[in-house]
Amino acid sequence: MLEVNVTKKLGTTLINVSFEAPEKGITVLYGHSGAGKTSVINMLSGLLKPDKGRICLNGNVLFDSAKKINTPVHKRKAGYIFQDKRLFPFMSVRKNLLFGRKRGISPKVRLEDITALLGISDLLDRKPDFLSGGEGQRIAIGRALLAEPDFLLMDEPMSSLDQDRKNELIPYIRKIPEKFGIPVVLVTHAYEEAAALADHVVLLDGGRVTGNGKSKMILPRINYAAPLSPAQ
Ligand SMILES: Nc1ncnc2c1ncn2[C@@H]1O[C@H](COP(=O)(O)OP(=O)(O)OP(=O)(O)O)[C@@H](O)[C@H]1O
Repeated sequence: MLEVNVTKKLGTTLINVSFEAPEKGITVLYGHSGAGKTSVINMLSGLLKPDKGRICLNGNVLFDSAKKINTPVHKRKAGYIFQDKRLFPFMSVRKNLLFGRKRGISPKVRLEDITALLGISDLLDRKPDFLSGGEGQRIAIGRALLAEPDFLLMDEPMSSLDQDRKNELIPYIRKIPEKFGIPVVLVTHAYEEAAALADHVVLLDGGRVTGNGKSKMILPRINYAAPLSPAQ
């Protein structure tokens, strides 16, 4: 179980978010631009410190202002996938993938298993400049998984891809929670992405939670009660 109860003042915006999400499956944080999605995911990773509150993953307290606990970023064991793939251009795909490996610890996740899972076995000797956007994001996901995270955070991972590349990436993201037994928290403002990926949805609006539950309960409400503009 992921338990989040945080407040954070950012300029004139107050983020005041409280929700629980299951430890299994993909939880989508969904909302308009400016709703607070990235701020929340940054508080989960430790990149942004809440003013007050508590964040707990499977009984492991990551942040608790009352108890003065603030687990540093590198100890939270979060895998982070950004909008752009952020690979090292001068390194081969293989070196990029192995970059986050902890030395001296025998790995539980094997490179071959990751490359097979993500369909990137034939790309290992290429440089990132010679990959499609979708391939690049799969490498970024592989790199995060090889670091053996306790949870995976994805901030608009498909926003820079065209529709065909999005459709290509979706099945790979869907496989992650089951294969690795880790929760995935994914930010999007695109309804189709939420519909294709979410097991659980947290609706955000103006820094607050306006809905939280299984995707089949929440997604119909997005369609009718809180549509995003067609341009989004
Ligand atoms: N460092 C900051 N200083 C002041 N205001 C900030 C800061 N960071 C974020 N904000 C404001 O907080 C609000 C939430 O921002 P956030 O980036 O979390 O929203 P979002 O839902 O991820 O939006 P988007 O989909 O556009 O990325 C916005 O109004 C933003 O302008």
